[in-house]
Amino acid sequence: MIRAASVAEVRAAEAVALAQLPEGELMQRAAEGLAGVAAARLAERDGRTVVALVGAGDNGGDTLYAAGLLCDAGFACVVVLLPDSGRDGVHAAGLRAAEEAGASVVVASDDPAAAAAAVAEGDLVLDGIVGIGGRPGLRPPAAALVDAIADDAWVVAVDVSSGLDPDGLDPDGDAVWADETVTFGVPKPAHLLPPGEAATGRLTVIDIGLDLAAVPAAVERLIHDDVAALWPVPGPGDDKYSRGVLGVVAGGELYTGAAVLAVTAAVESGVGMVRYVGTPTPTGLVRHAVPEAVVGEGRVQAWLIGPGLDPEAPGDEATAQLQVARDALASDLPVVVDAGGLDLLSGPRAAPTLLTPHAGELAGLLSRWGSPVSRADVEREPVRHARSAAEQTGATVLLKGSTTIVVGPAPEGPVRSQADAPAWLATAGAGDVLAGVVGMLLAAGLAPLDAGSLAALVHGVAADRASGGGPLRATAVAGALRSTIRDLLRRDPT
Ligand SMILES: NC(=O)C1=CN([C@@H]2O[C@H](COP(=O)(O)OP(=O)(O)OC[C@H]3O[C@@H](n4cnc5c(N)ncnc54)[C@H](OP(=O)(O)O)[C@@H]3O)[C@@H](O)[C@H]2O)[C@@H](O)CC1
Ligand SMILES: Nc1ncnc2c1ncn2[C@@H]1O[C@H](COP(=O)(O)OP(=O)(O)O)[C@@H](O)[C@H]1O
Repeated sequence: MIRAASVAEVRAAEAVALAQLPEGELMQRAAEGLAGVAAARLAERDGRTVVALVGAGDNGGDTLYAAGLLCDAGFACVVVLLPDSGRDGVHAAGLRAAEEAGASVVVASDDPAAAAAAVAEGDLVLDGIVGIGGRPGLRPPAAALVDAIADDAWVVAVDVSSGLDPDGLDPDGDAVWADETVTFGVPKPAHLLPPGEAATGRLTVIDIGLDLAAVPAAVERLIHDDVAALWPVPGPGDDKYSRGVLGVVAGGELYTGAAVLAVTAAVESGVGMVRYVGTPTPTGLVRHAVPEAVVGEGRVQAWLIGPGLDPEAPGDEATAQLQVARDALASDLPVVVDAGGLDLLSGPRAAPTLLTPHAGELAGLLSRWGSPVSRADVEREPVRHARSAAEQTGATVLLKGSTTIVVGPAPEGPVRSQADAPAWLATAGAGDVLAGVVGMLLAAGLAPLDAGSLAALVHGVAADRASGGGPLRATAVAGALRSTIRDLLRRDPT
């Protein structure tokens, strides 16, 4: 698992290390790690010229020392100082080290045009404008210099792309768009959350000796090696019931395919049994497409309600189906609530509950529960709105998107963030497949946070494999689940 720590936690760990180590040691370690990565990228790209954009804080200090080390290694280095106060505004010892090693220095406020021209020459640009002390957004002089970076330069953000909120919550303002971020000690939330993740590029973590063992994660991301540890693998004593029976209330006379996709995904991902409850047309389709599914009510370990379900559907059969969904919500069993099922949720449940909305559905849910927001609001601040829904409903919320976010109802709990899928997965029915996988995991006994994030990971990897870089249909994602899970389970994490 990748874990990101909040700025406050990193500062606290840094304070402990600073008290124990000789002065300047942490910064030296950071600069050496940074310079090592930069030198490797320059070698890979046959680059010669390094431009270091340097701000007023310690982030600029790291960058100045790294520039000095890169000069020592034989690269041509230009240091561009951003503070209005020029030389006096930056880390003095770092500047001395860079100059002694042979870096040339340009003070941006003295000659903005010369500074921009120098920036344009960099094969590799170090963004040392601000790090974890930065406020969101780039000030105009910094933005002008960032604009001057050549399109083919390799941009390395030092610790965090300047302009991002390091804690990943405030989406406002422009940021440096890095090809790579070299961060110190531990990832920061901005690296794993939208919109910061896209501006982070490849993430490289440098160990600078901070003691982070007891630091709680603000953001977590499951990786491929976590699947074997979490996935419910049957043992010799298992039977189909002990593995978990999933009740699926999905589909209707309007949206028939959702039922087939959700049931198929549950079966393909290894459920013990599915009991499907639907109206006549989707029932016929499920019988045909998934002969393994058992039609009708019975004892289950968890419910999935909602894919393709129309809460306003007329007729006795639809009314009976909706009643099963309502009974599931009123039960003490774990429930995954997706799509149309979200409209049926009228109050908090005591049993484990996982809501799986996309941004539009989350906006609708929050608005119905008394916090009117738009889809655009949710897309702008996904974590904030997912947390708000989790707090209000007492459920775990999985918010679908290019990065899928999963949060539990406790406000201090970590955010799980998964970004495993290609954009080809943005296709009708893909959410129904995800719902089937999540349901299977809940029926097998996983807690909602693990079930949601593990399903998002496996769904994303299956989509990637089924796509192979080209178009994708949801049926193909469901079809890729079995081999994806098999291969992930075969990985040896040691
Ligand atoms: N933590 C660790 O373990 C270690 C940390 N280390 C390093 O220290 C870094 C943190 O250094 P830091 O605390 O000095 O803050 P930093 O990021 O340089 O920014 C503060 C300065 O930026 C300015 N400023 C703010 N916003 C701005 C904006 N939008 N646009 C422009 N300017 C802006 C602000 O000036 P002000 O606006 O307040 O006048 C202030 O001067 C960290 O990221 C890592 O690289 C390593 O050395 C070793 C281990
Ligand atoms: N740009 C994207 N990149 C990767 N995955 C995406 C992107 N957009 C959506 N997805 C994923 O595709 C699925 C779409 O689900 P959803 O919108 O519920 O579709 P449907 O309701 O038609 O089944 C979700 O798993 C979501 O995380």
